[in-house]
Amino acid sequence: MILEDITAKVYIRLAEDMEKVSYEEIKNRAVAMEKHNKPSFKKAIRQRDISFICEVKKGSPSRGIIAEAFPYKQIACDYEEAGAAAVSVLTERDFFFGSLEYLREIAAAVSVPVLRKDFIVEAYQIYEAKVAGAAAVLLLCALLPDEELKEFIDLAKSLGMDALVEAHNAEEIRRALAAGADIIGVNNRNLKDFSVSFETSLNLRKSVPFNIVFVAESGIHTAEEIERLREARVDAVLIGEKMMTSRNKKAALAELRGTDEG
Ligand SMILES: O=P(O)(O)OC[C@@H](O)[C@@H](O)c1c[nH]c2ccccc12
Repeated sequence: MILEDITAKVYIRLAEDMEKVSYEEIKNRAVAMEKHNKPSFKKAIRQRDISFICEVKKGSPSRGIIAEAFPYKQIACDYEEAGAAAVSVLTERDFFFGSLEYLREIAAAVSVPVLRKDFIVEAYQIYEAKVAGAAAVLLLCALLPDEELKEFIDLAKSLGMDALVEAHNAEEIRRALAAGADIIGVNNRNLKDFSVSFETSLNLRKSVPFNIVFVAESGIHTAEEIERLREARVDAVLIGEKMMTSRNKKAALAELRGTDEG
């Protein structure tokens, strides 16, 4: 239900944006850009040890405002300094209190690749992400029919970006693989009712071949959880709330990683 509410609003915003910058214009701008303006997202999150994608997230529909004070650029720089392999920026405005402007500024400020986290339903948003400096976009299986999923993965790649394709069950993983996804994120949060189960990503790890990059997303808070994911050969984790509510990002990441020297 909530997913439909979000996308309804996304379409309204999209129409507003397209009034200001036309489809042709955003496309031309994106295509004119250098293809690889950042280190590759995929490469960055596939290191020897488990990688951390830390999310800049002011709030969410399930949690409300997570961070009252929101110095987003500083937060992203702190993530980078703490050793995050990549930064995820929520750009959805109405339910997650995000903005593409945050991404633009963050991408200019950090040297790690930046992921656009939004509800992408149109190619327009992929061009926008490129123009704003994103190295990757999130695509949701729950939102996109097979053909579009494939089309959007290919479009992102043609622009020199990666696509993190999000799935929540075995059927969505099958669809992601069939569409050509090479990075699959399993969301522990069910976007239909917002329930979170850490086991979801662990249980679905075996449904994704090891040549595909596997990301565990949402509801990850402890070093023990990271250790279990590491043992299951999860390549990367996507962490929002835990990092946003930790004052000392360096210490928080060190603790999660299990090196605890921060
Ligand atoms: O704050 P958390 O529980 O650590 O979750 C982060 C991230 O996984 C979550 O923000 C997310 C994952 N997939 C999404 C899709 C849309 C919006 C948000 C998300």
